[in-house]
Amino acid sequence: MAQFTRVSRSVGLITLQNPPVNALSAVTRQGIVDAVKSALGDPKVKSVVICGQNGIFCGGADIKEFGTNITGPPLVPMIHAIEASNKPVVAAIEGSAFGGGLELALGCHYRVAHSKAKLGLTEVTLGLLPAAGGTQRLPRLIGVPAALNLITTGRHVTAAEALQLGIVDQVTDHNTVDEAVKFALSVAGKSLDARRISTYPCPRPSDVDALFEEVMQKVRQSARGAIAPIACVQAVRAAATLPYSQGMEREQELMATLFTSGQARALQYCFFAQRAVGRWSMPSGARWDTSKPRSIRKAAVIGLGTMGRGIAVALAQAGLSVVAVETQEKQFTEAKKMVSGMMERGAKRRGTAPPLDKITYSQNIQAVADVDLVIEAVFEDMALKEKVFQQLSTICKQGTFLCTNTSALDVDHLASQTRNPELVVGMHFFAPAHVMKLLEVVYGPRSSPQAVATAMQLGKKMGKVSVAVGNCRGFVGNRMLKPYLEQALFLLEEGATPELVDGALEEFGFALGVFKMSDLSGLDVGWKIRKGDGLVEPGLASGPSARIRQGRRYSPLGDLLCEQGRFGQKTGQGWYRYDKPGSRVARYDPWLHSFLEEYRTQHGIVARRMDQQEVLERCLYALINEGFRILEDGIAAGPEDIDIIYVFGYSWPRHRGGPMFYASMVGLAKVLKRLEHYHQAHPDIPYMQPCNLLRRLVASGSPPVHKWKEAIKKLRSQL
Ligand SMILES: CC(C)(COP(=O)(O)OP(=O)(O)OC[C@H]1O[C@@H](n2cnc3c(N)ncnc32)[C@H](O)[C@@H]1OP(=O)(O)O)[C@@H](O)C(=O)NCCC(=O)NCCSC(=O)/C=C/CCCCCCCCCCCCC(=O)O
Repeated sequence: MAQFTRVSRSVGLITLQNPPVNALSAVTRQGIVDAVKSALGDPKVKSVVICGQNGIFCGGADIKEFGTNITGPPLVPMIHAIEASNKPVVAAIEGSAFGGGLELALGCHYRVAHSKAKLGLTEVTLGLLPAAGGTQRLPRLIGVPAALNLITTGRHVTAAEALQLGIVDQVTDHNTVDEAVKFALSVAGKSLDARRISTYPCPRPSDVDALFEEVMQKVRQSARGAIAPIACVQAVRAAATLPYSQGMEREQELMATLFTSGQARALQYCFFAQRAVGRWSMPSGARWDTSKPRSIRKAAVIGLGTMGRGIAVALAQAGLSVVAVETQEKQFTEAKKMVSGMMERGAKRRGTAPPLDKITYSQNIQAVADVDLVIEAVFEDMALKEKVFQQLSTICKQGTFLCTNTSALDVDHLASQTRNPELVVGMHFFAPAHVMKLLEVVYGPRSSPQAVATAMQLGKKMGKVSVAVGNCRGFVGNRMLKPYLEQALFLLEEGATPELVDGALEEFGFALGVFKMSDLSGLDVGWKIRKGDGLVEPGLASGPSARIRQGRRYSPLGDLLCEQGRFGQKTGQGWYRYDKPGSRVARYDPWLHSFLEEYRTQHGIVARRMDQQEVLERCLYALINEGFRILEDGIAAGPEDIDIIYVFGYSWPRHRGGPMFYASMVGLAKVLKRLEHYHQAHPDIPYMQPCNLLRRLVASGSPPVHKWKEAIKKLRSQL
């Protein structure tokens, strides 16, 4: 709702009251319409201030209303009525003014913002465009190039930038509403002719066609198949080329297409899923709201390789005191320099001082004796990690949480090396750890709820999206990656090329296809793991048994490349060719293609033509099938956890909502049918055998993704 009061005798104060973010729900919109009517009809009111309660102006349209039958007054006429008012209306912006919230403010005649406020037309991040006049008013106010930048990216701007751009008229460090009321008193009675943005001519760039062509190209490239950024450009183009009323019609037309699109549903699902993963639960029944985290002031990082350095930087940037330990002399000296450099670059970008004094370095593990939490980030080797955990268990003060940054190893086994296994959890960071947003917090059967709550809270403090998952080989992300990678190799054996597979995946929306990604991360990483698992047999043996390991189909292609020293970008050769070691541009490699042909001949494989659909179905459905197994095993609490891990950690295109959401969009029955088809065609690939949970969900009528958790619980109780 919205409340109308009169303050300072002649100022009508309209306060949006819809916690937690004053979203513009039907009731709130009705409240604003009524309050504006009261303010305009009250002869004692000479000017009006609109603000939001609890320190936040407005989080925009109520996203929960989308996809429902929307009732109540529409936003566009409501904002027009405010702009058309003959009494000055001032927006008092505290906290956030996002999406429809900023559009409401743009309908006001003046905007006063608190210095800590953030503003943005964020609709594009939800698969929409600013359809409450934002695409037409913002370019008229700040010019086409700046408006395009804000609208196509949805980026948040600070009050200072908003002032510089001309979005707000005044920035204050004091009470925003008091300042806005003073402002409103000062402009009462003044002409509003020059204050109605919709009446401004849109500044017309000299070569409109060339400008929009260039922007459209850039946006298409970075959108990776997302349609909303493109519609945003088209809407702003309408502002630059058409009168306001026609521009508004175009804005509405474009919005109508986006509003019901699968992409908008996917992006809005991601918005809520990102928040839902914070409300974690464990199979034991422990939950986020009943488990109290301990506050961590001082942390240690053991091992200053690539991961350890990133983790140390992220901890220091979050304001913690950090003890960084590296026992090897050469790595120690190099890491100190690198960590300082990383902090200095980060601070420069943020315009702050680098927190260099937050980190103390040591070559002696005894230096961690008094820390509250340790993150072990030594080489991915169980024997080495075991030793570190045994040491930590005797060195650290009572109650210190011991975390391992492993990407696949058994967290419970490491816990068993310590005196207090309940204090041990996994914190699986993604490289570069100070940049990547995802953190898998891995609990073992003995991890205490407090240890999980503490790691989750620490992740949040470090600016991560943290997801609590159970302990199994590869946890959630890497466990699902395995069948995906395997399928890609099998496709190569059967006749595909890296270019075909990567092309299909990139068209789907991945930033990099599986082979380019593997070249980037290094082929030797997986080789080492496969060697450890006893899967690698050197040499190019022939015959069908050469492609069976441990009773199931196996492709030695990756091993064979590694035997040739082709480790990817770092060696200048992998699945592609690079101009020199370390170069990033993947080029077609004739050697690789001859190698594949020779390999097929040697193994008696006749290459067949395959299309992008088969590539997508086999790679993605194998991955999704494993996702269902993860849900079945209780390793992830719900589909949202898996989807957020994939969107934030594995560059799954956000506008496709994550693998489990995507499966629900494709239709579970179809996914099941195609898995059955591929399993029949390839009975030696167990990953293709449809998971029981998938079968049972289909049998129970394929509930929508937000009902899976409930459905899984019900299915479990029936067992
Ligand atoms: C920065 C925030 C605002 C606050 O952040 P923080 O303090 O960290 O808190 P959160 O945890 O994020 O949020 C707290 C809870 O609030 C929920 N929340 C947040 N924002 C909204 C919202 N806008 N609506 C509903 N709920 C919201 C959030 O989910 C949390 O609850 P829970 O934990 O999930 O339970 C931050 O929250 C934030 O960034 N919010 C989003 C801001 C944003 O992007 N806003 C834009 C919204 S879209 C919009 O405004 C669009 C406007 C254009 C006009 C729309 C017109 C609609 C109808 C048109 C129909 C035309 C088509 C016709 C088709 C046809 O013809 O048929």
